[in-house]
Amino acid sequence: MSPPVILTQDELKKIAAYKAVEFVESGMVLGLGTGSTAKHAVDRIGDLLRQGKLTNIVGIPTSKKTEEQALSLGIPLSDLDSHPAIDLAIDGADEVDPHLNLVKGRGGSLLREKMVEGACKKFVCIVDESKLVKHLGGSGLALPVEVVPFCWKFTAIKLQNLFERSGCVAKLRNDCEGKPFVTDNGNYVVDLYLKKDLGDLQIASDATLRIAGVVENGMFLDMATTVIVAVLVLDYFFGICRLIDDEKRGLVVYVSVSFGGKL
Ligand SMILES: O=C(CO)[C@H](O)[C@H](O)COP(=O)(O)O
Repeated sequence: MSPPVILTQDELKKIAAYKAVEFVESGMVLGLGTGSTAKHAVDRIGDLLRQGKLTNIVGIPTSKKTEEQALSLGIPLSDLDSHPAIDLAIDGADEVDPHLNLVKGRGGSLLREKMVEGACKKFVCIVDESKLVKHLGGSGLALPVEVVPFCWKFTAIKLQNLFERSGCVAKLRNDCEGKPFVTDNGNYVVDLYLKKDLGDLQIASDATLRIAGVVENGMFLDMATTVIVAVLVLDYFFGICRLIDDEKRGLVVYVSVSFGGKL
């Protein structure tokens, strides 16, 4: 038997993405997510369209970047104004808690993602196992909040004070040139770093939205209908991939095992 191949994080993302695209049917209106995991799903949808295995698809992109990718693949696009009801959205996440609540927006597209994914009948979230957390904010990484540029410091301080009991530190996100990161909607992102959990997530989310200057937060509560988690488990006795968890809670754990063959 050849030695097991340890898959990279990107390969795990691709496995989750390809699995999610199995939910896609011809004729669907699809929410197209943003990020390195969602990119694999969009690529796959493009491939299936080119091969004629999917037809009559309309994509609603969640960012300018995804829009460019989808157009380059020949995926017909539209928007929420023309298609207010979306059949299925596929998107990644930064964190997933045990109740399938998500943190999204480390890629900066949280507002459009929340609008599109809030309008869909089914939202399949795709992640590798590194995104699983006990509570949102628990990875020690950012909980993004989109804010208007006007007096952003004022808004950031309000956010930090709001979550003072969770040890919150609010920081303006910068781009790679050290300038404020600007979203597709012309706004800024304030990243919240938390030391303790937020308590009731709905209360926390609602409280951020009551601060004038906040446009949207990256808490996606009770929105994902299915989460596909690609997990690397080396198992000498079973095949390349198998489902190990039930779909009742909407959580699908997708186990990948490779023995040298290409996935
Ligand atoms: O919310 C997002 C973008 O706003 C992404 O879905 C999230 O950041 C996950 O990204 P990746 O798939 O690259 O890990």
